[in-house]
Order: sequence, then C-alpha cells, then structure tokens
Amino acid sequence: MASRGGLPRRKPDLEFYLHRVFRKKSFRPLQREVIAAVVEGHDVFLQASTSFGKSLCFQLPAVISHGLTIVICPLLALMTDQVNSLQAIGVPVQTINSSTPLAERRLIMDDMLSGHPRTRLLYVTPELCQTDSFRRNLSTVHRQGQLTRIAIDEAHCISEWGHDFRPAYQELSWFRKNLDDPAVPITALTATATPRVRSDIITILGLNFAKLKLFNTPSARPNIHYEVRYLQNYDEDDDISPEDLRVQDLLTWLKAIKRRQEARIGADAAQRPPISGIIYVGLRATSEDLASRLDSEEMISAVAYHAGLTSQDRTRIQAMWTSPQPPQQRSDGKPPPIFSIIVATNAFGMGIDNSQVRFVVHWTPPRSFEGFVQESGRAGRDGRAAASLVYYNTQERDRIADRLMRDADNVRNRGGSKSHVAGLLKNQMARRESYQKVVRYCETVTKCRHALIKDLFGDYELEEMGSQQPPSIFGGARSDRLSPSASPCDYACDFCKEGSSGLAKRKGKMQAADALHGFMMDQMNELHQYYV
Ligand SMILES: Nc1ncnc2c1ncn2[C@@H]1O[C@H](COP(=O)(O)OP(=O)(O)OP(=O)(O)O)[C@@H](O)[C@H]1O
Repeated sequence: MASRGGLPRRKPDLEFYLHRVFRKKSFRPLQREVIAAVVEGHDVFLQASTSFGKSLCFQLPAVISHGLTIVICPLLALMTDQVNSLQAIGVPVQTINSSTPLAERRLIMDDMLSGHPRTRLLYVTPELCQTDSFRRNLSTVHRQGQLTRIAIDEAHCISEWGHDFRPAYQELSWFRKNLDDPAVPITALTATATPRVRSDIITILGLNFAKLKLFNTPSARPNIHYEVRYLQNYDEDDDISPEDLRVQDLLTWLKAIKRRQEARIGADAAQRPPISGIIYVGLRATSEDLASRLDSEEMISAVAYHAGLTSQDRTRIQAMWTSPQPPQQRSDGKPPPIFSIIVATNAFGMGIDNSQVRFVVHWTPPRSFEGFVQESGRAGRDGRAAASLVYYNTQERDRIADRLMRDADNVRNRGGSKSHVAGLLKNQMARRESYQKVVRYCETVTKCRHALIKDLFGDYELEEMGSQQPPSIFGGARSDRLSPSASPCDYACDFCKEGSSGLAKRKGKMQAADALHGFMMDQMNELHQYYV
C-alpha cells in the first residue's frame, strides 16, 4: 500500500495543499493513497462509490505538479460544476466545450502552447479529443514536456458493456498510442464498473499493468441497510392497487422510523431538520403523482423531480436539497415535516450532493444493477446509518424485462452498418445482463445482501488483482471466509436480520416466486439468440 514512506524523497506535502488550496480538514479513507500514486506517476484505476471525492484525486496532483492535466468529462453539467468550484478557490482551470466562444478557445490554446502553461487543469469532452487539431496541439504540449497527466472521469463510458456507453470514449485509446516517450500517465475513474467494463477500460486505454495501481471502495456500503420489500402480485379482483399497497407499506415503514426517533430524542424531534430520502420511480407521471400523494401526509414534505421540469424548477429543487433548511411552518399551516422526500426519475443524481440522505427507495426494480448500486449509494454519504429499499414482485420484474426486450428489437430494426448494429446489440445485451443481476439480487434469500452485491459486482476479482481498499470491518473480507454464525454485514441487511426462512416467508407473498430459474433461462436463451 502506498504510504507516506512510499513517496519519493522530496515528497510534496499533500496535507498542506489539501488544507491550503482545497480547504478540507483531512483526506477521506483511501484518498491519500490514490493521490500519492497519481503524484508518483503511476497509471491509476479508481473505482469508488459516488461522492467518495474522486475529483480531488486528479485535482490535487494537478495543483502540485507543473504542466497541464487534461480532464475528460462526459457531461457539460459535471464539467461546469467542477470548473466553477476550482475557480472559486483560485485554481487556474479552463474548459473547452460546445459553449466556449471562439475567442476564449484561442486564448486557452495560446496558453496551452506557450511552453509554460498557466492553466493546471483543462476540462474537455471526449469528442474534442477526437479532432485532429486538438490532438496536434496535445502532441506539441507533450513535446514541450508540459503534458503532466490525463484524467478520464466516468471511465465506464468507454465500454459497450457499460450502462453509459459513449463511442467517443473508445477513441481515447489515441493517448497511450501516440503520447509516448515518455508515456503520459493516465488516471481512470468510475463509480461503477463490472469486471468486463473494467477490463475494457484497462485494455482500451492501454494502461500499463506493470505500473498500474488499482483502488476501489466496496460496492456495498457498510453503513447501508439493504432490504427488498416483496409485494404480492396484483389480481384484478384485488380491492387494493399495487400503487396503494406500496404507499401503505412505505407509510408504515416511515411511521416506525418516526416513532423510534421520538422515543430517542423526545420533543426535540420537531426542532430537527427533516430526514431526507429519495424515491426513484420509472416515469415522470409517477414522480408527480406520488410526490403530491406523499406531500398530503402531515409528516412528509415531498417534491417531484424529473427531466420534464423547467430548468428554474430543477435548480430551485437542487438548491433546496443540497442545503436543507431548519424546520419551518408550512404555507398550508401543517407542522414542520419529519421527512423531506424527493420523488425522482433517474434524471436526479449526478453531481447533486447531499451527504445526509437517510434512505433511498426504488419504487420498482431498478433497470440496471450499476444504476442500483449508484443510486442506493446516494444514501448515507456522511457514513451514518442509512437504508436502501427495493419494492419488488414478479409482475414488475417481467414488465421491465419486456421493456428491455422491446428496446433490443428497436435497435435491431433501426438499421445502420453491421458493426454499428452489432455494437448497439452488445450494449443491449449488457443491459439485459445487468437487469438479470437486479433480479438475482432481489430474488436471492440465502445470502447476505452486502456479500451478494460484492459478488454480482465482481469486487472479489478486484481484490485478487491487488486493488487497495479502505480499511473496513468487513469491506475486504469474503463473506465465505467468515464463520457461518457471524453476520458478514453486522446485521445491516434483511437476510442477516431475518434469516433465510424469515425472508423466504416474506418473499412467498409473491405468487410464482419460484419462477426465477425459468425466468433466468428464458432470458439467457433470448439473449443468446440476439447475440449470435
Ligand atoms: N477530503 C475531503 N474532505 C471533505 N470533503 C471532500 C473531501 N474530498 C472530496 N470532498 C467533497 O465531496 C464531494 C464529492 O466529491 P466528488 O464530486 O469528487 O465525488 P465523486 O467521487 O466524483 O462522486 P460522483 O461519482 O458523484 O461524481 C464534493 O463536495 C467534494 O468537495
């Protein structure tokens, strides 16, 4: 493990820059080790949960080093966020993207090619890196000895097996092939990558195995209690709709939390800021309906968030969310809420930072396992106890599987060159495989959910590749190495709390629950037909 002792003799004082430039008190676990490896000039692969503080792992080295660090970022909003916060603390940073005026581009390029650039970090899109003129300029900066390193954010976008495949990312292979003698070190960062995606990142970017340092945080977060809430399948004769059933169940769960809080802190409970939670739903309409329904409850303040809102509304909700206000009397005369809930589609997430989210609920099974890990990981970023709930029944399972199947049909019927269609189909297949993992996660009642997440995500393979993890009571240990009586997650999941038979009994509410095996086989066969 890299440590203070592992740094070169005249090692930079990382803490000094952390305090002085970035105004942070201390490194988060593992951050220092990653930064030290980057500063030492290694190729670095970092897979760390949302809000780990991955950006600091290339920003701080860029501030310490001479020369220019190029940062590749897939989203304008992410880029702007990071650039604004760096500018606010006085770091010389620039960005070239679709909205950069020509005159400003010229100034940035002039500085870049000056032989001693003032700019320390230059944020660009992967598409810009494909252009001949930018590549020529980068080669010049490299020949001048001023290209210090390349940081590739959201590196999973490189892989067709990933959930956010972006073809321009694949062309980033140009860096390693062309910027050699000496090779420019590359730092690849992602929150979510399956073993196949990881392997694509390492191979396509040409990361040097001899000099590569790998780091990861466990995909399952130790402070999150993972639970699947099984719902009975709906029958037309039922007098309660699936939606009502879920709302009822959620309200019961929230009321239990409220009671526990009142028992713990008594009358002070009303003075506390509300408990924050996110409910992820599949459709904009559901987000609107559910938010207004929950908001009508006295103990809840709820708001909808989706891509159909105006940008002013989205900004207002994000601001409210990132800096929660103390309890206030509401305009309708209701007492201050105990819970503040955002009912969101997956448009809500990236770059939105609230470390105090206490629960994340998936209203229906998530469509991808990577998405699930990322979204549930928005709970408990402050390290305190939090919960992840997934509502599940086999009807919802099959409905989503059908939708994914239709997506694959659409891709096939869309036409285009053979290789283009093959690439898209590969991506569709990856999506289906990812969804199968969601199904496996939800339907397994014989294993700790933390261990299951790590299995399904391939954490153990990273361990075997020598990846460093932050110290944790169980973060690096294989569950099957523990004694059979111990709870691998310290009772932070429904399996470890209720035991296999308790869980199986709850799952038994779904008729046809035993159809998992058949479902998996059908899915595999269909996938195979598509791919061949
Ligand atoms: N050592 C630290 N101490 C305190 N705050 C930190 C530290 N490192 C990073 N942060 C803060 O944590 C927040 C999340 O950081 P960052 O955006 O880099 O996370 P990330 O790992 O890139 O997450 P995501 O996957 O969501 O992009 C930021 O507000 C950042 O300023």
